[in-house]
Amino acid sequence: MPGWYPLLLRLDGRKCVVFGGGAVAQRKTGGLLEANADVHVVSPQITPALLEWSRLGRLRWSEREAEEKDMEGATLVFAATDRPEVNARLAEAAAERGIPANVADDGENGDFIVPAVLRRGGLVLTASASGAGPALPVRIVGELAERYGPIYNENVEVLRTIRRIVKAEVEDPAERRALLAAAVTDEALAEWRAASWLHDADKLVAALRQLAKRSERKDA
Ligand SMILES: C[C@@]1(CC(=O)O)C2=NC(=C\c3[nH]c(c(CCC(=O)O)c3CC(=O)O)Cc3[nH]c(c(CC(=O)O)c3CCC(=O)O)/C=C3\N/C(=C\2)[C@@H](CCC(=O)O)[C@]3(C)CC(=O)O)/[C@H]1CCC(=O)O
Ligand SMILES: NC(=O)c1ccc[n+]([C@@H]2O[C@H](COP(=O)([O-])OP(=O)(O)OC[C@H]3O[C@@H](n4cnc5c(N)ncnc54)[C@H](O)[C@@H]3O)[C@@H](O)[C@H]2O)c1
Repeated sequence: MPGWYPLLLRLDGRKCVVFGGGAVAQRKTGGLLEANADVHVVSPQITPALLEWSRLGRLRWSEREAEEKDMEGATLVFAATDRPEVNARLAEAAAERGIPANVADDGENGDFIVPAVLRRGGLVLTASASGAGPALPVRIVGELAERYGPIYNENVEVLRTIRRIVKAEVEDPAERRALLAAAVTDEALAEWRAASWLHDADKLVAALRQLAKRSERKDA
């Protein structure tokens, strides 16, 4: 099994080429658009949803078969046609150009695979079976969606503010770590959502110290 390395890739405005226009191409394109990528779809036929995105100017569509020159300047390539030999040739051409390729019909031989994803604002939860297939990751992400509901959409921005203040106000690294850990319990997150005084550094640090003390007591 390959040694897959998980990461979050910045794709804003970067060219990503999707070869093929079926269900798989549509799903990969949807994920790329969520990441604000500059998506170029190359396929003689595309699904109604892809056509709609094309009409809305959310992607570029070349209505023809794949050509190697389509990948010039691309950050990622998705070989998602229904012809394995075409996908394999495209992956090879991408490799010659040093562009990582995802291969729809032979995922484990591509340079990267796409995990199942749940987005809650800036919180990104993913699961993968390292190419063994999507069934288990999709089940797990479904369970995470129930545990981490839409209320989590709001948390990441708040935590960014809290971290900035804690970094500025608290020097001791161990205390910082304890305060930031105390800031992300469900109890704390609910408090931040209700609080209008988060930017008041003194008040925030005092509240965090109290939360940290409480969780210390619970652990004892
Ligand atoms: C998570 C998700 C992300 C996404 O695609 O965005 C994803 N597949 C999803 C859906 C899906 N995939 C398949 C079906 C049909 C039902 C079934 O067979 O189960 C459905 C359902 C549907 O289509 O509705 C079949 C399938 N998948 C792959 C192959 C080829 C092969 O085995 O290599 C075949 C057989 C094709 C054939 O029979 O020829 C390959 C891959 N699919 C992966 C990811 C990567 C491994 C993930 C991992 O192991 O962690 C990997 C290796 C490469 C990649 O695609 O990156 C997305 C779920 C989105 C969601 O619902 O949330
Ligand atoms: N990775 C995954 O998640 C996953 C899931 C299901 C299936 N698959 C595999 O991916 C393949 C594609 O699945 P699909 O459901 O999207 O298929 P599909 O048949 O719906 O779509 C195939 C698309 O490829 C286009 N195409 C064909 N030849 C082309 C060429 N030379 N250049 C550019 N485009 C070309 C067709 O016009 C069509 O739009 C399947 O054959 C299957 O092996 C992968």
